Amino acid sequence: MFEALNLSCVRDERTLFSGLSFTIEPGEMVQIEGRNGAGKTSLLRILAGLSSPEVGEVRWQGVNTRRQRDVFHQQLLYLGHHPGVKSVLTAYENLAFYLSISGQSVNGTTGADAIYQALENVGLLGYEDVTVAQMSAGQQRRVALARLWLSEAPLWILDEPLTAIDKQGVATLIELFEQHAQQGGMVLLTTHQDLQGVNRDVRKIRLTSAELA
Ligand SMILES: Nc1ncnc2c1ncn2[C@@H]1O[C@H](COP(=O)(O)OP(=O)(O)OP(=O)(O)O)[C@@H](O)[C@H]1O
Repeated sequence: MFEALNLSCVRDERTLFSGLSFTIEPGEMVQIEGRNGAGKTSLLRILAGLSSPEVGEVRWQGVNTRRQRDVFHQQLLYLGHHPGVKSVLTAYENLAFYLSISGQSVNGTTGADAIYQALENVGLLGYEDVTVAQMSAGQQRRVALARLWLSEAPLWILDEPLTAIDKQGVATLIELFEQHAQQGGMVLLTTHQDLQGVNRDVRKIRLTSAELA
């Protein structure tokens, strides 16, 4: 179980949200909604442990994530606004790097097959030896998203995962999110798009601040 307890976030002396509490259970998909600047990215960064809240705490399996950073980060896949892939590495090398830091086997056919399959899933088969620096913004984003197919982490925190992705790609990703939740995973995401074609409940949490209302 993943819990946000009484979170407050202040940026530039402006309170983006306060007293925010919610729980995510295995099998749930949750969408954070809010206008531009409402604080969605700020919230996701706090939840992923990349920044601190003004007040409140985040718990994984009942324990504050700050007291078990390594354990928590093994359970988490966070994809931020920016692709977060290494531009000097090829698509294949980026995914091999991801497998190795998440403690999975890279060597041998299993690791290689998984990487090729992930690249195929994001429409990048044939680009495995192209460095990320030579790719378009959408392709770079797809390399980052390919990690979702390689992830064994139960908790996915995804900031605008559907941005710069074409219609077919969006449908494929939504199917993957559903499959992850179906298998007992948790998906927490922001998107300004309607999640069309989702066959399960998506719980919505709306961020509204006094200044934006
Ligand atoms: N590190 C920071 N220092 C100061 N202000 C920040 C910082 N990060 C975010 N902000 C401010 O906090 C507010 C919320 O930003 P955030 O990126 O969380 O919003 P968002 O809801 O994700 O917006 P969008 O939908 O446009 O992506 C903005 O006014 C932004 O300028």
